[in-house]
Amino acid sequence: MSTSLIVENLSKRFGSTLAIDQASFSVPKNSFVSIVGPSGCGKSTLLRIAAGLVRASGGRIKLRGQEVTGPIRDVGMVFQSPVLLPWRTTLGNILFVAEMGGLRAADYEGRARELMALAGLSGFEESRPFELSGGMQQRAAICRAMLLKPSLILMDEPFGALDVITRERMGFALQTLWEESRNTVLFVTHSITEAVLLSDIVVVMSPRPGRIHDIVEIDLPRSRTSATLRDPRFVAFAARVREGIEAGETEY
Ligand SMILES: Nc1ncnc2c1ncn2[C@@H]1O[C@H](COP(=O)(O)OP(=O)(O)OP(=O)(O)O)[C@@H](O)[C@H]1O
Repeated sequence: MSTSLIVENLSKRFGSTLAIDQASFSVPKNSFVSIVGPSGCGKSTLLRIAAGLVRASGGRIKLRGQEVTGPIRDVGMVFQSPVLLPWRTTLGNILFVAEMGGLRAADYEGRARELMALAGLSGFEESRPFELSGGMQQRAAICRAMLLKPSLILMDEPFGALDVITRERMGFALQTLWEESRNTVLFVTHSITEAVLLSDIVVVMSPRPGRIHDIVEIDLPRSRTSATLRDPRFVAFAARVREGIEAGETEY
């Protein structure tokens, strides 16, 4: 499998704070990779460096063989807060990325409607964001990030603001969307269950300065369902990720 993104000996210093220390891992093309780790271990900073919004202090991130040195265009981003434009309809928000890219929105309307259907948003095409629940807004933001089939999607704790039950449903909705698009995804989460359920690979980071503590390949068959959560192999993967996080914590 070819590699889409390579993180090579990446370090980031903010003044006297070493946020990331010599992190290395790779993200295979068309795979779903999660980063888990305690608060402050540099997960968001790593995503910002991957998007070209922040410069590394040492090492590098390469996207399709090219070192990222400035903002990259061919990327979809999903943040904790869905940041939809309140005056636009939900469909209009999803199509906005096409317009921003100088493309004809009409050419993407069919795909936008398909993504909305997969995300359980059929019937809400003409609704404004304030008429949607938080989970629905975030599903719309994910559809928007996937619309143009970017070579990389970065997601920073996209379900962090949602309640536990909605969050679990969102995980399955994201899986459905991802299986349709097979975008390369780098996903940051605090949830071990979410990381193991969604990912091909889970990267476990230790507390600040963020170091890679473990890289766990999750070779559970897809599509994963709520039964997967009870599969002993799932439970063993989740335990290994938890051990990685806790082992890192005892170092401090
Ligand atoms: N612009 C900045 N200036 C100074 N320090 C920063 C800046 N951005 C991040 N940091 C510091 O770098 C460290 C890593 O921050 P980052 O937000 O990447 O962590 P995180 O793992 O995403 O945390 P959380 O899980 O709480 O979102 C923190 O100690 C933070 O205070």
